[in-house]
Amino acid sequence: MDSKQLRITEIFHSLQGEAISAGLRTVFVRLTGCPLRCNYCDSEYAFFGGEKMSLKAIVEKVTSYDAEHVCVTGGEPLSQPNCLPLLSALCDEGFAVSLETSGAMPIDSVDSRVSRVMDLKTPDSGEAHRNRYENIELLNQHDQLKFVICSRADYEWARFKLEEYNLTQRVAEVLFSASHEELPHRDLADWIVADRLPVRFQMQLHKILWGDQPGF
Ligand SMILES: C[S@@+](CC[C@H](N)C(=O)[O-])C[C@H]1O[C@@H](n2cnc3c(N)ncnc32)[C@H](O)[C@@H]1O
Ligand SMILES: Nc1nc2[nH]cc(C(=O)O)c2c(=O)[nH]1
Ligand code: SF4
Ligand SMILES: [Mg+2]
Repeated sequence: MDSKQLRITEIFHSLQGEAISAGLRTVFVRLTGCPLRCNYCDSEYAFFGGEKMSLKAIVEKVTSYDAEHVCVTGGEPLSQPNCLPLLSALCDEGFAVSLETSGAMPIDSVDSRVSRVMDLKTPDSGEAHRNRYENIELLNQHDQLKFVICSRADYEWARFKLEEYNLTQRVAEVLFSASHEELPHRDLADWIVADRLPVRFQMQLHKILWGDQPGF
């Protein structure tokens, strides 16, 4: 396992700010590089640079924080082939592992013990043409589907996709998040209530607590 290397932007310990396990102490492994350029991306610092680390060194560093949960994110983690063995190694160590992915790459080889949090890119992200819709059929009750919504038009689009793919039945949770600084959270909350949508509204907890900065 030591010969496998990954390019890593940061490994840090915080509270999970997003998705089902929000609020739980979690170690984050942020892989460097992403083939997408979403208009709203809050992690542009992960596009380039980073440090090469062996799989063994990553697992050791993660273990040192004594947390139950690990979130592998980026950048786009699946753009590095060694992300797959990393996910399996973390599962083997007994961590509850989640993966944040854009859904622009195939997700079929991800270890089935991992909870995949797949972001279906909306029109206003500027990257909706990168969505691999065939990934949706691979998602199951262990996974989550996220929409980051930038406008009313994005909201209408997401609501349509919800029905078109029967998403609420497919995954454990469908998450609707307002794009930070682009859409007032309150607007999204009001729309979900008015339309009685079966989704989980979410706000990025870490940004409320610590602001928009790397390492939190
Ligand atoms: C930084 S991305 C990394 C993983 C992967 N590249 C992806 O897009 O899912 C992690 C999550 O943060 C979300 N995100 C990025 N910028 C955001 C923003 N300004 N407001 C809300 N969510 C944002 C993404 O949409 C994605 O769901
Ligand atoms: N606290 C915290 N929770 C997060 N959940 C997903 C994150 C990400 O950037 O993918 C993230 C992050 O950057 N920080
Ligand atoms: S896919 Fe994720 S990391 Fe890449 S630009 Fe979009 S939000 Fe940022
Ligand atoms: Mg983040």
